[in-house]
Amino acid sequence: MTDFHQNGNVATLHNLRTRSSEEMTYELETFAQSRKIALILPCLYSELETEAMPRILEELSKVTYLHRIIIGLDRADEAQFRHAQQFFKGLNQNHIVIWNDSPRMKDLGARLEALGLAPMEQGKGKNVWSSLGYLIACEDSSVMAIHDCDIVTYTNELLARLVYPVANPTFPYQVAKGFYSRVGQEKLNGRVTRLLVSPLLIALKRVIGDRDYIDYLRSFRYPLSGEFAMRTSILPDLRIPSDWGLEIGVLSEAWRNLAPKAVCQVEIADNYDHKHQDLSPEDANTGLSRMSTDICKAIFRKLAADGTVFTPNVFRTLKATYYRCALDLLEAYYTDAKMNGLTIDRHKEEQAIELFAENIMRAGHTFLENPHETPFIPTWNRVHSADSKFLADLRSAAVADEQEFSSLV
Ligand SMILES: O=C(O)[C@H](O)COP(=O)(O)O
Repeated sequence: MTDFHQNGNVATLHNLRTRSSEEMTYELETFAQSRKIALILPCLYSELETEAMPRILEELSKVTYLHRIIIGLDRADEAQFRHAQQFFKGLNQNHIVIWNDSPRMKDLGARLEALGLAPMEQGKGKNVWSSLGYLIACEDSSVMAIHDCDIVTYTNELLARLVYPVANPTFPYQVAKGFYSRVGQEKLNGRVTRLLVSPLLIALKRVIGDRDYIDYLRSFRYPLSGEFAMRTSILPDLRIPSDWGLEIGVLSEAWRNLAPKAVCQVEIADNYDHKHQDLSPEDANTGLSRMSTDICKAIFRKLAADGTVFTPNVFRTLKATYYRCALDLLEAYYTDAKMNGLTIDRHKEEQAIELFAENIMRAGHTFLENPHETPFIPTWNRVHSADSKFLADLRSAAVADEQEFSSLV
C-alpha cells in the first residue's frame, strides 16, 4: 500500500491507512477553534461546467472546520460571475467569489500599473496572488490551503490531509505540499512531472554539480502538485511567478524564506485525476509545451539567483543529458506500469520527451537573451509599502462586487 521512507531533506508525512478521516476531521475542528483555516480555490469560469466542480462543491460543503472559502474567478463576464455566485451558494461556509475581471478589479489593476507593480500576465499565478491579497486583508486566518478545481477524484479527505500538518499547533511546519500518484483510465499520467521535471533535475545535478536547491526539489514526490497549505504569516513575503512556474515558484520561496524543518510534503490521496491538457507540440505558447518551458525557466532563474552560471554550452549539454535521463526513467515507468496492469504509450511518451528537450533549449535561450525578464509578481509586503490602502481597497472592491451582483442573482 505505502512506505514510510524519509528522504532526509523535507519531512514526508504518509498515509499509513491507520486513521479514519472522521478522526482527523474531529482534530481539525479542535485546531480550528484557535487557528482559523481558509481555503483558496483558483478557478476558471469554464471549470464550473466540468464534471469535477459539482463533486468538489458537494464534498466541500460537508467540511466543518473551514472559516472561509475564497474563490478566485478568472475569465468570466458579468453574467458568468452571477452564475458563479449562484453556483457556489451550495457551500455551507462563509465564502466569496472574487470576480477578477470586474471593473472595480480592473481599476485596482490600473493603480498597480501606475506604480509599476502590476502582474505581467493573466493566469493562475495572478489569480492566486489576488486571492492571497484578499485573505491577508481579512486578517483573520492562521492557516490556508489551495487546491485545483479540476480534480475529478476529489474527496474532502484530500483537504483534511493537506491542511493537517500546518494546522496542528504542535507541528513545526509552515508549508505542506501535497503528493499522490496520478493514474487514470488504466495509464500513468503526470506527464510533465514524470517526463520533464524528474529527469531534468537528475540531468542538472550531472551537468552543473551538487546544489542544495536541486536536492531540495528532488525530495518532492510530486513537485508540480497544485495542492499546498501554509501558515498565513508567511504570505505577505511570498514572491510567486505569474506563469506556469507557480508550483515550483512556491517551493522555491519556501526554500529561500524558511528553514528546511518548516517544510513538509504530505500524502493527500490514493490517486488523483484531473483535466488533461494537450501536449501542443505545434504551439509553444499553449498546453503542456508552454507549461514545460515556464517550469524550466523558473528552475534556471532560481539556480542563477543562487550563483549558477549558465551559458549556451551548458544548455546544450543539459539537453543531451536530460534526453538520456528521460529515456532511462521511461524504462522504469514502463515496467512499473506494466507490473500494475497499466499501459504506457512509449511512442507518445518519447514524443513528449523530444518536445521537452527542445523546450529546455528554448527556455535556456529565453533566459540568456532576456536576463532582466522577471515574471514574478511583487510580494504583498512590497505592494503595501508602495500603497498602504491597497489591500483594504482590494477587499472592499471584492465585497462590493459580491453585494452589487448578488442582489441581481
Ligand atoms: O503534473 C503534470 O505532470 C502535468 O500537470 C500534466 O499532468 P497530466 O499528464 O496528468 O495531464
